[in-house]
Amino acid sequence: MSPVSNVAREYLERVWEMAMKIFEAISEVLGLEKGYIEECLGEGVQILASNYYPPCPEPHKTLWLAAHSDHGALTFLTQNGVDGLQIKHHQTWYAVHHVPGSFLVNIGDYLEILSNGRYKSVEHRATVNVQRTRISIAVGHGPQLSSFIGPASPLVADKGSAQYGPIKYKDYIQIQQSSTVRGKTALLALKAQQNELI
Ligand SMILES: O=C(O)CCC(=O)C(=O)O
Ligand SMILES: [Fe+2]
Repeated sequence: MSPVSNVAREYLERVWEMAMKIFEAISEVLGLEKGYIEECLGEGVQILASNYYPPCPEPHKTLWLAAHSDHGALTFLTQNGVDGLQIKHHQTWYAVHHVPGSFLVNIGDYLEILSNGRYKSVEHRATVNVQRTRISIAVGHGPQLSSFIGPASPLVADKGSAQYGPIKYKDYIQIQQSSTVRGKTALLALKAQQNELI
C-alpha cells in the first residue's frame, strides 16, 4: 500500500471518530441514547468527494457547483483557504468564509430524516474564483447502503407523525444524485410521499 493511501486511510479514520463524537452529542440533544445514531449507522459508509475549481475569468458564465444538500448525516469539509462555499438560509445565499485549521460541518439529509425534521439539512453550492484555484474535500457519513432509513422510532410518537417515509439508503442516494434534482427536492419528495400516506 502506498504512503498516500495510508494517509488517506488515517484521515478518514480520524474524521470518522470526530463524526461519532458529534453524533453522540446530537443523539443526546434529541433525547436519544448516546450511541443511538452510531448504532443506526452500523458499519456505515464514508463517501469522499474531492472538488477542484480552476480559476475562471468569467464566473458568471459558469455553472459553479449547483445547489444541493448532502445525502449523509454529516459532511466534513476541508478546503485550501480559497473561499467559494455558499449556504442558503431563509431563501438568501450567504458566503461562508474559511477559518484556517478548521473543518466546516454540514448537516445532510439523513440527519434531517433520522431526527424527523428537527435538524435541517443545509442547502449549499460553490462558486469559482477569478484568480485562484479552489480545492475542497468533502467526507460524508451515512448508514450502510442496504439499510432502510427513516425517522428514529423514539421521535415518532405514533406512526402518523413520521415526516419521511422509509427508503433504502442506496435508493435515496440514487434519486438524490440524479441530474434532475436541484436543491433539496429529493428530500421534499420523500416528505410529500409520506404526507400522501398519512
Ligand atoms: O466545494 C465546496 O465547498 C462544497 C463541496 C460540496 O458541497 C460537496 O462536495 O458536496
Ligand atoms: Fe455538498
